[in-house]
Amino acid sequence: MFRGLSVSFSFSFSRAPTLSSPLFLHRQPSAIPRRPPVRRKSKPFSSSSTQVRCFSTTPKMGETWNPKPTIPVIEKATKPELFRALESALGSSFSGDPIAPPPNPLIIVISGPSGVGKDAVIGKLRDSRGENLHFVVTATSRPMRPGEVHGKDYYFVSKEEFLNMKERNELLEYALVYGDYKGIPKSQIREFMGRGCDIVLRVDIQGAHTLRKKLKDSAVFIFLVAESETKLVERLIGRKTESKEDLLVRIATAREEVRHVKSFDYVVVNAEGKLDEAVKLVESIIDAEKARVRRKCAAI
Ligand SMILES: Nc1ncnc2c1ncn2[C@@H]1O[C@H](COP(=O)(O)OP(=O)(O)OP(=O)(O)O)[C@@H](O)[C@H]1O
Repeated sequence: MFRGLSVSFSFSFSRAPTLSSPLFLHRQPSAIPRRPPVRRKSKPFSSSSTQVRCFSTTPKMGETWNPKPTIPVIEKATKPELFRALESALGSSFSGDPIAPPPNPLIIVISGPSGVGKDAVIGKLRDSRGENLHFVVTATSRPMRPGEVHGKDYYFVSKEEFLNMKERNELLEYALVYGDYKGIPKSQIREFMGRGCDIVLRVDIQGAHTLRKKLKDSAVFIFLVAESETKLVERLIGRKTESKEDLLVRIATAREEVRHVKSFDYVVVNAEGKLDEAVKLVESIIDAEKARVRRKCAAI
């Protein structure tokens, strides 16, 4: 596309004009190029940095005469003039469309031993990411703990109700954890991914294994750990929600679970008193994963 005012035409000479040459400074009002002048013997092209060679070659016998527009002198031209001249030189106008397509919604699987701080991390993530991130509320047959809210922390259902959901194939994954069922309802994932939200799934190690088999690399798997076994035990004791028998089972299980860290994509240390740092790291992982060029779209 040619825009006469901003583009001038010039042709190959045996001697190239300098930036101060009238050819560069003069804008021809018409888009009709003039014939090049007759070749004369003159000095060879100088390599001086003040000289710019940006001409089409003169046509040879039988060739179509197709002169290329030159770019106006940068110091003298206005931004729009330069813009249009560049468009003309490239033969098409610039597009204002986004260069990168919007990222697909991401599924983030957060797992780790009991008491490591999964709920604490996810709670803060939800605060910082707002509606862009949907935490899938797990259905569970375990009794509600003090302070927990039905529909916010878990969907508390009876064992019978849970098994019906499983029969109807409504769960992406389910497991029997410490005598209670926990499962992820598929409908929530579909609904919120459809709205463009990222999805957070909170599962135990067993659940993470099942999800890895189903989702493969279409989801990001993050493993949370405490800085040491001692700190994990202190945290579990401090929560005061488990009986001594429960504590024993959870701690013994945690010992076994940390061995599975290798099957995750990332490990994040949630150190004592450093919850915010752990959340920040999880956020960085999400940001980086959303900027990935290639990722399979999760099929739920
Ligand atoms: N970085 C931290 N520093 C100190 N205390 C923490 C930290 N992170 C979490 N906690 C506390 O540790 C306890 C266990 O955390 P949380 O309930 O989030 O663990 P969880 O991994 O979700 O456990 P479970 O799988 O058994 O439900 C809670 O009392 C929580 O407030």
